[in-house]
Amino acid sequence: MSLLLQHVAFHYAGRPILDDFSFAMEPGEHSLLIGASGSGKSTLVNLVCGLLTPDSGTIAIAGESMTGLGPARRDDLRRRRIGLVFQTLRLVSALDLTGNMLLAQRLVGGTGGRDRVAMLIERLGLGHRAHALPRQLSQGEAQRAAIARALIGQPDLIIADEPTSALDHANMEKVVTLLRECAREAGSSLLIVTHDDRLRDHVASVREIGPMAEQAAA
Ligand SMILES: Nc1ncnc2c1ncn2[C@@H]1O[C@H](COP(=O)(O)OP(=O)(O)OP(=O)(O)O)[C@@H](O)[C@H]1O
Repeated sequence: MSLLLQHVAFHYAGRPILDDFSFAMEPGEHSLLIGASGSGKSTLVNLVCGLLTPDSGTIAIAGESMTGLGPARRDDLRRRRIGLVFQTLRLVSALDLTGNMLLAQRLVGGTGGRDRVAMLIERLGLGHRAHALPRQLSQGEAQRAAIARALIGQPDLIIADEPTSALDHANMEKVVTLLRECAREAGSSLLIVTHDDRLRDHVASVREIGPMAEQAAA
C-alpha cells in the first residue's frame, strides 16, 4: 500500500474531527478525497504528513509507519515518500525557479542533480521560465511549478491539496490531467484532497470525508 490509515481518530480540544477513519491506496492508484469546508481535509493531510499525530489508529506511507515516530523521523519519512502540492506556491522569493527546485531536491535528498531539475521544469512546460523569480510567474505557471517541485524526490505518494478550486473549467481540466499524467509517469500514487465536486468526473476512486463534529453535535 502506498497509503494506509487504519481506525484513525483525531480531535481538537475535545471536538472530534475523525473517528475510526480507515483508507487505503494501492501503489500507482489515483484517489479523490472530497469533503465540504471544515470537514477535516487539511487535518487529514497533516496527519498523513506527520505534522499532527492521531489520538488512536495507525498511518503508514509505502509500508513505513508514520505513527509512533518522533518529529524528526516523521519529517524524514514525509520528505522521502510524499510530494505535496499546496494551494499556494510557497517558493523562496529570492531564488529563481531552478534555484528553488535545486533547494527542494537537496531537502528531500533527491538524486539526478541539475539534469533532473531541468527535465522536470521542461516536462511541466516551464523551460522558458527556468530563471524567473516566483513573483514573475503567472498563476498557471506557479501551479505547474508546484507540481514540478512535488515530483523532485520521486515520491511514492503525491498529495494535492485543493489544486483546482480557484480555476475555471478549462484550467481545472488541464491541471487534473497534468497531475494524473505526471503521477503516472513517476509511478506515484496521487491523492487529491478537495471540495471541488467537478473533479468527480476525472478520478474514478472517490472517498467522502464527513463533518464528524456536526454528527456528534446532532
Ligand atoms: N488548530 C485547530 N484547533 C481547533 N480547531 C481546528 C484547528 N484546525 C482546524 N480546526 C477545526 O477543525 C475542523 C476541520 O478543519 P480542517 O481545516 O481540517 O477542514 P477542511 O476540510 O480542510 O476545511 P477547508 O476546506 O475549509 O480548508 C474545522 O471545523 C476547523 O475549524
